[in-house]
Amino acid sequence: MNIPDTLNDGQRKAVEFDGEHLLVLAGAGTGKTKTIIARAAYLIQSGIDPSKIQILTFTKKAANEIVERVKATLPQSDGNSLSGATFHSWCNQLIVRFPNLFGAAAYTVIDPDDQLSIMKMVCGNQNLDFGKLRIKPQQLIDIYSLARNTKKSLTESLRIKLFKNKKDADTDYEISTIKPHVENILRAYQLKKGEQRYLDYDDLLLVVSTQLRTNPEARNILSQHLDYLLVDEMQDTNPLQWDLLDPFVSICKLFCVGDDAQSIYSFRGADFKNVHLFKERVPDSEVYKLEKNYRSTQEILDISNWLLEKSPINYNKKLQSIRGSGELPRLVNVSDEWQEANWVADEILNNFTHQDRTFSDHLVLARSQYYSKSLQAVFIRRKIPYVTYGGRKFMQAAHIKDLVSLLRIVNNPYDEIAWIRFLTFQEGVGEVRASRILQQVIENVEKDDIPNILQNAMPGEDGSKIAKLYESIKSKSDVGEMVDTAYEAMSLGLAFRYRRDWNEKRRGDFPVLKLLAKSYPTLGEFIGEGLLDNSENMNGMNVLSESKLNTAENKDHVIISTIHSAKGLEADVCIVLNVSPKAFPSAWSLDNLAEIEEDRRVLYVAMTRAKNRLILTRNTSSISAVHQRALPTNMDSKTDDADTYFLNDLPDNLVEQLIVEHKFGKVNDAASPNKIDLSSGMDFS
Ligand SMILES: Nc1ncnc2c1ncn2[C@@H]1O[C@H](COP(=O)(O)OP(=O)(O)OP(=O)(O)O)[C@@H](O)[C@H]1O
Repeated sequence: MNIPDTLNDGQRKAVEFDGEHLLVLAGAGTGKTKTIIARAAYLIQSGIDPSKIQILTFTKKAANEIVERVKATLPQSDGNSLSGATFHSWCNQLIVRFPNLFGAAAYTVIDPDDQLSIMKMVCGNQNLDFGKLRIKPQQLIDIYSLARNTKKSLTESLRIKLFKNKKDADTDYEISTIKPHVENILRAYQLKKGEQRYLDYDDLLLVVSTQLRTNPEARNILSQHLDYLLVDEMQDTNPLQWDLLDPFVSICKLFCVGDDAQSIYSFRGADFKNVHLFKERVPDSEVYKLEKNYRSTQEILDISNWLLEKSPINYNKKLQSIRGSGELPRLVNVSDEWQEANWVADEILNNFTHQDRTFSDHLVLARSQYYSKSLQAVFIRRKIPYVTYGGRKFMQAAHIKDLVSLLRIVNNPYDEIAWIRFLTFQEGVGEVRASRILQQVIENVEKDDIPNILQNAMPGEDGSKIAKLYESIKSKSDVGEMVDTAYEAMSLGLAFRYRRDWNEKRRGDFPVLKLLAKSYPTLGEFIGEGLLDNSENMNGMNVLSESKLNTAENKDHVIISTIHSAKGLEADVCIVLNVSPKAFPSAWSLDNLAEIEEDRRVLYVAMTRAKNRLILTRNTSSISAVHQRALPTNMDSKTDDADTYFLNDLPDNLVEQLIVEHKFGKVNDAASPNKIDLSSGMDFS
């Protein structure tokens, strides 16, 4: 058997594990991803049918990468049927593949934007209840989702989301007053989803896990199709995901990897104690540890270890580098984000020109994609190619949603959100008229076919044009052709609606959409999966990169990523932006210890991405804003005494500090001021 000889003993032992269920609990850069890849390859080489191995990860990007790397280690085509997916997209696939078993085949998957639209509709209909609350529709969705993901009661979810988890008599009273109204709205929301055959993301997991827990036939059927479940980033599973995994303990063998110090999804209900309780929850299971870090030099690990040691949580983790010593991490003090952006651009260009580094040796991390906007502007001006990870995704862009709305009503004629979007896209159809047409559709959909209904609801040429279009798309079997037909009919309207940046930004997305559509066998799968995948990358080409300089020929680019999207990534040079007070921890987290500690782990994930050079930038204006004083020029003294700022007390020997000065170029001005004439330049005749 061809097990890579680059595995160390601990990794090899995990790869060859012969028992029932295993958790590999290990720190950053210790080879968890490498191990999960080697495990999949090992199983396939041992004769396990690849289609009976499912890899589960938190992003589609990670799933693709793992599957590709497994295939690369196997002889040609051996791993072709190996599948990797996110929890959501896997459940969606199961629902589509076993339509009777899960009973949700005719449903449409809705994304968070759609969820919000429905909630707004419901709040409008439940005016009495909604009027009694001072809660926004988005907050109602967050409460609903928290309750389902964490399996907490509505009372507890309200307490967490609206009252900062306060447990006193006043809060109890307030919760008891609003709860009945929230309950009414949430029940109405559930009803609406059912009527219009919508599944939100959480429903996908719930539909599958409920069947598996309650129906022995479901367990029996799935056990015929699955032997091994390989789960990445186990520390980020929440109670709902655990509910999904739990029945598989009796169906197949679990192989999970995770790191409690990298748990950064508690806002989605993740509970990193899940990994701590693995042995108790899973019978016949074992937990292995990996100790050595292969990614980073020791100085990078020293500052990461220091950060973790400052936590009140005991992670019992001290990363030790196999690679030995290297550069000291740098802490770069800047006075605003433009200066920061220019400094980063200088650093990257210098590395590129003088240090034989490529652009893709650089990973720039920020808490939010929004924060990196100035950096992106500077990169464009200074011709540094880049791609962005995280942030708004392809299928959520407005022009794509417009076109997909037509495909959605063909797929599910009960889909009110798509109807309204598509109808209001038509010239001369406003929301009121669209609602009227929709009303007729809903009333007649059971007894008549859609083209007829449309012609009755929209007499004249418009109605028959849309009816024909509907029919024409429905008659196609190839999903790519459906996109083509929809685009042909809608391109003029789209070009007009988005005329400001149609040619530069949007038009080029439609061939990509077609390509994406072609890879799905049915329209339903395209809509469901496409929405979930939010394809960021296709054929190695970044779909919605904001950089014009990232052409197909130019594969060398800096990656700008949110920290959350950077899990599992690594780079020679890693630059973490804005490690400033109020940002680490975030000003929003200050009165909640759990959130502060989550922010600490976010920074830990960011730091441990670096292989050779770690650079943290810090905005000194926020330091003076916190303390009403300037940054001391003497770097030996403490730069900040706010209690919570993570870099408080950072020992001098762990970083090299730099202060970036404002650069004012030297000019030769006149020796003395001339007179100015403000009356010049105006002709009053
Ligand atoms: N036994 C090994 N020999 C050589 N290199 C290794 C070994 N194990 C891991 N590495 C290298 O170390 C780096 C980190 O490995 P990997 O990404 O698998 O770690 P990880 O535990 O998944 O990290 P993280 O949780 O921080 O994302 C990779 O570049 C990988 O190739």
